Amino acid sequence: MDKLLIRGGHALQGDVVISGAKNAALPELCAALLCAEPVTLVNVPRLQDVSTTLKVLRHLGATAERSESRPDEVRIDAGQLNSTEAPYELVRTMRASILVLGPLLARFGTAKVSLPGGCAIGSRPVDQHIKGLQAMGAQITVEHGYINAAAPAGTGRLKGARITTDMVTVTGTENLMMAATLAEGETVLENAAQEPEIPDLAEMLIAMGAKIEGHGSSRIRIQGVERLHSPVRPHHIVPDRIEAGTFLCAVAAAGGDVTLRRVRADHLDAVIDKLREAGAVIEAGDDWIRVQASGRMKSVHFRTSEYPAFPTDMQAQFMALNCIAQGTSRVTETIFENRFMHVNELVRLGAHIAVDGHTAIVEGIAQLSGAHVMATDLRASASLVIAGLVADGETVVDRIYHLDRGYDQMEAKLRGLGADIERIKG
Ligand SMILES: CC(=O)N[C@H]1[C@@H](OP(=O)(O)OP(=O)(O)OC[C@H]2O[C@@H](n3ccc(=O)[nH]c3=O)[C@H](O)[C@@H]2O)O[C@H](CO)[C@@H](O)[C@@H]1O
Ligand SMILES: C=C(OP(=O)(O)O)C(=O)O
Repeated sequence: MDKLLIRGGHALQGDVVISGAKNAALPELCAALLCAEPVTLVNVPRLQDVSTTLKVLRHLGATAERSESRPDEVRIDAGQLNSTEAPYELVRTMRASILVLGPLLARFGTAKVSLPGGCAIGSRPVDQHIKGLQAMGAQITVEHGYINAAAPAGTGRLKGARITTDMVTVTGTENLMMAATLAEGETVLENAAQEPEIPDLAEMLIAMGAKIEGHGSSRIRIQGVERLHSPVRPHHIVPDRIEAGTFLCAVAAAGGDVTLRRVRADHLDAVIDKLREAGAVIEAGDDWIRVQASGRMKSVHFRTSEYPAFPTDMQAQFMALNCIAQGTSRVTETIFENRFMHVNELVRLGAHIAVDGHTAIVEGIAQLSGAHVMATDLRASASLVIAGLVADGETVVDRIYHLDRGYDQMEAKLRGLGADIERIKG
């Protein structure tokens, strides 16, 4: 199992290019299943979840390859599939594999998808995906760990429906939006998620011939069509706002002057506001963000919530910053019931944190001290890397397969900014 060895205490300087968003790439790769013509995506990040999704697509019988001349380009051809089953062995490491359910069911009238594996951050049920597809006429049973779904007999086509999910769900909205593109008639998704990855997916589907309105708001209307086609041009994946936010927090913690390139500042308003409140100096243009930080930041309270509020996927990284800031902060997690797994590991680095239900009280201290710590999930890993960048001495972050699931060459990018960080193969 690979580890990261970090020697803290180096300020970060220079430029870093932000990759395409994991959370847009995953549904968009699955969206290629909706049509019989090839689909090309560009700005595809190089990370484990993308490789896993490509494996799932190949298992179904699609061709799904990265371009040899352009590594950020992936071409998928789902013209001929030989299976509509996504097995547990492929699905267990990645919850987002549930995103093949809507497209397979909508195009082929049948799908068998393993329930995604358990995850450290919460129980993460998929009942809303199932409820929405049932409202569209699907017959669904869940047995032996699999979701078995069939479109209504007769037409073999899902029917448009008005669907109000019990809570705002990102992949739920994506699955139902994809399914609705090929359903008979109109679907209205109420209480839809508004995260930037959803309008990005909608724009891709529209370029494939789908009829969608209202994406980016809480009510999305989809008029089903009989078939979709290749997008008119390769779809360019939106920049990864969480990767960008992670680098912003790293600079605010370690100090320095860094410009992020190929990024959308307007997708990070809540995080940028909090970083400014903490004392970082941030300027932004159309596709860049510059962050400057020196000395200790001030602790800031924050509470995670659905977009456009502060993202749960940035909670752990910002908490690492609060650990070494001046003052005491309250960090409240409202999306996942168990997303404080990084707390114990940050405490191993000397942080003063007490958890009370959904709130962590973080008392900032002047200096963390390097130690051997364990990554427990994707963003927890990123928070430990940030802590390692500022801790004195050496920090070893173990089990970084979690980090590799969702970050594109994080340690190489940090090294490019002057961090002393290396991967130990093992
Ligand atoms: C691949 C991807 O895009 N992952 C993101 C997506 O995950 P994901 O789409 O899995 O997260 P959801 O938005 O669905 O989850 C929000 C909340 O709703 C609950 N819920 C969700 C669906 C359902 O059927 N039943 C149910 O109870 C979840 O347990 C959670 O408490 O959004 C999360 C919230 O922004 C992010 O942290 C993840 O990075
Ligand atoms: C929780 C995350 O991802 P996933 O939904 O793929 O587990 C994340 O990106 O922080």
